[in-house]
Amino acid sequence: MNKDDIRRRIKARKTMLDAAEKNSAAEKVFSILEKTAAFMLADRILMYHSLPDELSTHKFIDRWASKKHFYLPRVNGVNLDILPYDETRLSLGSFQIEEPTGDDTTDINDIELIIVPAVAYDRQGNRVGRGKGYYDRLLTGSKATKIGVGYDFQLIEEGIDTDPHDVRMDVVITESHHIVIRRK
Ligand SMILES: Nc1nc2c(c(=O)[nH]1)N(C=O)[C@@H](CNc1ccc(C(=O)N[C@@H](CCC(=O)O)C(=O)O)cc1)CN2
Ligand SMILES: Nc1ncnc2c1ncn2[C@@H]1O[C@H](COP(=O)(O)OP(=O)(O)OP(=O)(O)O)[C@@H](O)[C@H]1O
Repeated sequence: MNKDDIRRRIKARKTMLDAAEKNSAAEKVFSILEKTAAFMLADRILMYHSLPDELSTHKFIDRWASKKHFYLPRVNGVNLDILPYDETRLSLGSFQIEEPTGDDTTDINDIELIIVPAVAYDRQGNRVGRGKGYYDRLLTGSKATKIGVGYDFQLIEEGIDTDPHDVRMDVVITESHHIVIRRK
């Protein structure tokens, strides 16, 4: 399925979610994530600070922020900078996302695990984002484990049409699916 069709379909489906469904989905997904070896073994983790239309990371970040070193992306032109998460040092950046302030940018190579947001995934680990290429560019240069999270309906069973620059996930987790992608 092509990326623009997927973006339209997922956008429509998201308008049908109520608050209880959003909460329950986030709890299920992050309770699966917490039990993965990748999460348990990682200390430096790049999270995302969720927008209202994304699987919420807020409770999960609160729960773990004192036990792991969390980082968040900050938009810098066409690229993403990576800075440590500190709940007292956030400000609204581009696209109305809360981003870290300050100048403590961190090398992406120091990150062990990346929790990736997306519009959709497929079972091969392919991913559709918001169409600006930020995560594709970031992930190209990283050896970290990449775990995509989302709602069940964000898993596209018929597959996603891919571009050469797309970077695949190692794992995809939704409420009812925990997919580990095998590399050739
Ligand atoms: N929570 C979160 N943080 C993130 C991302 C993300 O997808 N989610 N990003 C992932 O790249 C980067 C920021 N990039 C973004 C790019 C577009 C939009 C967005 O809201 N786009 C609108 C279209 C509006 C427009 O074109 O101006 C949309 O998708 O409806 C948000 C973030 C870094 N931080
Ligand atoms: N590694 C890269 N280097 C340069 N440009 C890139 C790279 N990856 C993606 N782009 C550009 O970014 C734009 C958006 O790509 P695409 O539609 O695949 O984004 P996406 O799947 O929504 O992912 P993202 O979440 O990263 O925005 C395209 O024009 C593409 O050429």
